[in-house]
Amino acid sequence: MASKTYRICTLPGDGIGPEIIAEAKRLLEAVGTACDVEFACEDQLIGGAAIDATREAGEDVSALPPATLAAAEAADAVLLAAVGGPKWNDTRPGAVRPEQGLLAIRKNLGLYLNLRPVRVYEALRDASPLREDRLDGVDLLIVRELTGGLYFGEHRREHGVEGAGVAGAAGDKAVDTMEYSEYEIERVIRWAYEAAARRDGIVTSVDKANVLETSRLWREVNHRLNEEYPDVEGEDMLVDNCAMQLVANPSQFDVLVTENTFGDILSDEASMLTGSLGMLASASLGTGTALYEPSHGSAPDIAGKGIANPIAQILSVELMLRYSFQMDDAADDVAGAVEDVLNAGWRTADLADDDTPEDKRLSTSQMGDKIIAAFQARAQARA
Ligand SMILES: NC(=O)C1=CN([C@@H]2O[C@H](COP(=O)(O)OP(=O)(O)OC[C@H]3O[C@@H](n4cnc5c(N)ncnc54)[C@H](O)[C@@H]3O)[C@@H](O)[C@H]2O)C=CC1
Ligand SMILES: CC(C)CC(=O)C(=O)O
Ligand SMILES: [Mg+2]
Repeated sequence: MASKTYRICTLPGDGIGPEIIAEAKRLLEAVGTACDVEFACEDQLIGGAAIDATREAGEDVSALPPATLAAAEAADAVLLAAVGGPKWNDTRPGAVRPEQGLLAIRKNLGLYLNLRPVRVYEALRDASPLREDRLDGVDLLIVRELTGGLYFGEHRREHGVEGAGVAGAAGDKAVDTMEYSEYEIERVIRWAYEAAARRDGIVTSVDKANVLETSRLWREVNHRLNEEYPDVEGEDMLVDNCAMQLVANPSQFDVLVTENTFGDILSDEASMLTGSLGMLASASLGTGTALYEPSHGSAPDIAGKGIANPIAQILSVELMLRYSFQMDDAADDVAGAVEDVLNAGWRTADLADDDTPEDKRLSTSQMGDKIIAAFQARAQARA
């Protein structure tokens, strides 16, 4: 009998979701055995899988059924894979989309803060499309606001609007609104300053203050907080420049803080510093149960083939051990295990190139096996 039990609400979702979360669950079992802790995982439905199940059961069609939200609220942590796919790309008015489940769980759990650490692994320097010397000294933390801005504004379509069509005819008009309160901005930027004070002491606040009012408020808050943290160097950067700087000179960044949409886009871009989107984990923190998920989506193009990279999902477990359970040694061993496996030359398809030998190429579950074995070796050496 383990000394402690943690309840994990696991959300496989769609596409490659079930394949990658299976590896994370196996790793959690190994961590539990090594640390005398039980991780009681309970699968729940979200996204397209939830839409299908609720429709088949004749219930209200939902991408986040009430039972899933209740289980997430009651759990000690949530581990999510990804949602979405072409099957549910219904653009008709009122159609339920898988992504609504993701946004709803973030909002309902009060997860306003999304952390996306971007680490460059020595062994993967040649997997990045960037010139290797550009990767020297890269170690950045993207802090993304997660429950405000465009994704949570009003979304509306108007039909038959005078002059909105081609050549002055009547046509459709679409509206998405972006709103931010000072309070929503402050809690995220403050977290960034606190994190920077424990890291290299630089906060880059990314906005579009030359155009957007929400960005001008964002910038004012940044300046105010910068005065509260004299030991942290605070700067502003316009988002278009930042997108360029991330590939031209990525090592200048320490903590990069930005609003929801900019953070979504910049983090996918930054993932290529690591070599693959399949490497980027994330932690979503706030007032309710914390949620951990890869930064990528459900990758429908490779779903069901057993070739997805499970590392972003596995590193999400690392973040869970650190932030939710203060199991820093186990978290270090998970991170170290990933590094050991990459150093030994093992590669999933997204990380491989023409020089990767056939016998070093791994499927999703084989990569899971290697990381679990490396974790067990590290945990044993520590015991
Ligand atoms: N958090 C979530 O659940 C997210 C869901 N989505 C949804 O996912 C669906 C697909 O979106 P896409 O634009 O294709 O983005 P995506 O992130 O799913 O895939 C982009 C590209 O990266 C590759 N990729 C992603 N994860 C990978 C992994 N672990 N291993 C190897 N390759 C990987 C994919 O094969 C694809 O070529 C959409 O329905 C979208 O809305 C997108 C982003 C986040
Ligand atoms: C699917 C979106 C709602 C979310 C997204 O792309 C992300 O969180 O990275
Ligand atoms: Mg995204």
